[in-house]
Amino acid sequence: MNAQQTCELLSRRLARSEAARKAAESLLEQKSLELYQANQGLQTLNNYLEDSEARSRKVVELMPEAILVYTEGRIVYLNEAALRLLGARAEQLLGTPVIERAGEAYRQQVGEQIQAAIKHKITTPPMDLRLVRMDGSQVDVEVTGTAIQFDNAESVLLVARDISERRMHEEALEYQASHDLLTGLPNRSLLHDRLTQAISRAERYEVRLGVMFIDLDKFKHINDLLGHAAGDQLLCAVAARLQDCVRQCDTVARLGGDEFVLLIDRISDESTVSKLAHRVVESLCQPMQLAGQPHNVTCSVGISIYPQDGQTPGDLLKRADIAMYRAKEAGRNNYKFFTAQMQARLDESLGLERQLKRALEREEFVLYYQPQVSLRSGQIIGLEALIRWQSPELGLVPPSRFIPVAEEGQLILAIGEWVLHSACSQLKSWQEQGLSIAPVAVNVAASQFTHQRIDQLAVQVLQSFELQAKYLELELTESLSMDDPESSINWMRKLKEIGVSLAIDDFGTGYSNLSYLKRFPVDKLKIDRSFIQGVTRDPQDYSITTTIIRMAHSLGLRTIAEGVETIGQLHLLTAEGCDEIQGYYFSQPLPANEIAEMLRQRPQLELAESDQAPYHRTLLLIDDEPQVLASMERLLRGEGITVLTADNAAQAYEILARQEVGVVICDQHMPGEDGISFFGGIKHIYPRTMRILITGENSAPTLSNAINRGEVYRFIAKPWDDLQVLNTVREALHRYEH
Ligand SMILES: Nc1nc2c(ncn2[C@@H]2O[C@H](COP(=O)(O)O[C@H]3[C@@H](O)[C@H](n4cnc5c(=O)[nH]c(N)nc54)O[C@@H]3COP(=O)(O)O)[C@@H](O)[C@H]2O)c(=O)[nH]1
Repeated sequence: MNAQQTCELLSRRLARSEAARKAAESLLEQKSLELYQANQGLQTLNNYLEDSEARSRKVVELMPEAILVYTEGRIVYLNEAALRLLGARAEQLLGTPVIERAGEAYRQQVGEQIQAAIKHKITTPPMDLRLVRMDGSQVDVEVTGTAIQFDNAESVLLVARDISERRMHEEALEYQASHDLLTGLPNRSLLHDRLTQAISRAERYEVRLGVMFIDLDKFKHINDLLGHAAGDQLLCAVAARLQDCVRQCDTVARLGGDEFVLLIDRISDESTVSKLAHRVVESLCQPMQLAGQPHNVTCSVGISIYPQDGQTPGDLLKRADIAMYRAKEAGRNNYKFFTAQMQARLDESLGLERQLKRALEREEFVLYYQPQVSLRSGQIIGLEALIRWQSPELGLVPPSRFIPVAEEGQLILAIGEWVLHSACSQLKSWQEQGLSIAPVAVNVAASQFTHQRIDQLAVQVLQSFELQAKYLELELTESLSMDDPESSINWMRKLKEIGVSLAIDDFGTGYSNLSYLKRFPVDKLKIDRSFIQGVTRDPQDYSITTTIIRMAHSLGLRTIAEGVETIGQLHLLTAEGCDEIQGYYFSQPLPANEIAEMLRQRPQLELAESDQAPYHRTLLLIDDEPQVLASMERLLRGEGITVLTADNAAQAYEILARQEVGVVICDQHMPGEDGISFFGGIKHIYPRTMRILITGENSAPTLSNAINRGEVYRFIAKPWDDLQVLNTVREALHRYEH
């Protein structure tokens, strides 16, 4: 190859490499541009991503929910809300163990749930727990946990919401549902829970526990007398006193009204409970300041013991309640333990109540009627309707056996209605037979007033038999009238407006308050049989009877003595001005057909005045030895004295009631009642009588005491000196008559 060729070759190569260089340069330029453009894109993307993360962070920062992230158990992130919730700055919490922020009680549960969430890559269901704030206080939150990647690490994101307000409302509701708002004590529902827990503990540890049912006596009186504010004040004071009586571990609950229950946990023996019951009764009966005045309040307490008296809260409460009723029956202001006999009595009552319901359906009740007689005319002026149960199995059952049971349940309402209806129906029938009818008195039970419109019932029954209201008398017991005097007055007025008469039954056995009695629009007081039985011999019965008669008359009311059985009672009651009598002396309660016969016959009571001989130097001799009576009678013959004799005190009482007697000579030794005791009684009933005792023990201190008390005027020592006897009798008669 020549030089030219070489030159051409070189020049072509050069040209080619130039072209290649240019091409390379152009490619480089193009690639640079592309890279630049890609870079620009990346830059934009980067900017965008950075903006997005900042936005996301901003959103997370501003979220109202507290957000907390932890990695390997340590806090790595908290938002503002979390810091506020925990009362901390970020540097105080970052890096610290997250578990320290959960309340002790929740740590295990929270730990387990979050582990499960991480494992299954899920979000936990919301959990309620308490977070511990930086100052140690706790805050109620609802938390969810989610497993996430945070800074390339397996982490957990917690979202917490403050639920303190919701919890406060829940707690308030819970408190209201479980506490008595007046006293702040646990209520029936909480007591039931505590009792259930206490029973299972007692069962596990084989210990006993006691349930004490406390009911205030006559709380209604306080409420009515002093108003509801004072009643509330009393209940709060009782709650405080009860709490003072028990230990911390015991529960004092209020069931409502005036009913409280003590749950006494883990008792060693019954004497512990007795002591506590005693303390409760003592503590409550200390005077309480109510409406600025001291008041005495008492309570009745019934006690049941787990396990012997019941194994469920219901049984223990029921049995303590039964025992409490027995404590009330036993006179209130005391306590009683539940016994099997109480349960038996209750079961019997329930059985009887069922039988009574059947008896009403099968029309097994009948009315008997007992005449009431005027002590002025001796005529029958009324009848009392008295129910009997003609049971095919039990025979004729007296009301005392079933009325209290009927009163305990509400069966008395139906029975009372039946009695009213039957009595009016009977009256109408007698009227239609042309008999001269007398008003019929019907007994009204307490609940007939509280649960029945007795006035409307009376009107309706009278109308249905076209009977005038004057033929109906209603007997209300004294305790019923005094239980709620204001409401009783209301009822009585309504009944009087109808035109029926009203009597207060069993008068003297309740606690009549004279100021109320004056306002009761009643027509008569029925003096209770228990006083009439003792009226001729018991100074107290005599004095109660005569006081009732005088008081009734001063209020313009009539009196009727019930249960008059003897002529002596009749005479004494007549002498004391009683208006009417009712009792076996005149007639037992009789079936309607026998009463109809009586109304036809119109029997007349032989009045006391016709029997009473005028006083004439009368002496009564009492000795159980007929020879003594005979020789004394002989001795007094020729003295112009009427000598009456009796061989025991009971006979002597009858004679004294019927007859005016100036001098009584009585032997100290008599069967039944001795001479000194007999004189002690008649001194109060017949204070003017001259009382001479015949005795063989003239130096006995009982004799000198009786003389000092004025019960014995003189004594005659055995064997007696006739002249001394005559002188003593003459002197005594002289003193009596002048
Ligand atoms: N709510 C209602 N209570 C009623 C009704 N019927 C009766 N009763 C009450 O039951 C109690 C007992 O009554 P009863 O067994 O009928 O006894 C009455 C008389 O038989 C008895 N009595 C009458 N005279 C004498 C007597 O001389 N001696 C004596 N030992 N007992 C006598 O007294 C009872 C009359 O009592 P009272 O009603 O208090 O006047 C009794 O409490 C009845 O009230 C009824 O329908 N409803």
